[in-house]
Amino acid sequence: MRKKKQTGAFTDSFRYALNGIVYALKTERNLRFHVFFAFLVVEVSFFFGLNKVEWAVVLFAIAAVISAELFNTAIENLVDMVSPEYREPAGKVKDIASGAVLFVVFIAVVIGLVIFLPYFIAMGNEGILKKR
Ligand SMILES: Nc1ncnc2c1ncn2[C@@H]1O[C@H](COP(=O)(O)OP(=O)(O)OP(=O)(O)O)[C@@H](O)[C@H]1O
Repeated sequence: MRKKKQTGAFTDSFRYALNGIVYALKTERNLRFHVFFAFLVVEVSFFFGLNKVEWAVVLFAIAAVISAELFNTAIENLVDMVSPEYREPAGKVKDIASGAVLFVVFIAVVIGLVIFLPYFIAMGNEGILKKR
């Protein structure tokens, strides 16, 4: 059996983790889209001046979506390694992993609506009042 590669230092573990994120970003279009959208949401959050609790909820939702995407990518790679040929159970594993991402994204969208909709409505109302 092949010996496990010695890593040791904490900085090595950190580097490997970063490599994983960079690899996933290079290969997964969906992840790139979610990261882009996350930056957009953070900008909008600064613009509206969210309170501490709102910031915490928004950042947690972003973290949940991006980590779900990373886990999904890891599972896809694992499935491709274990079952490069077409097999129904392999497909199911991938579908379930994608389903997990879809679920988290759906909840994140609901959170986004709950937090940002009142700000957008207030902004719209201010605009209407200024025009009068
Ligand atoms: N080895 C396999 N055996 C059976 N079905 C598979 C296999 N690989 C993929 N599939 C089916 O094809 C679908 C798409 O698989 P693919 O590897 O292309 O993922 P993907 O489209 O890159 O996913 P994502 O869009 O989340 O990155 C899977 O959800 C699964 O239903």
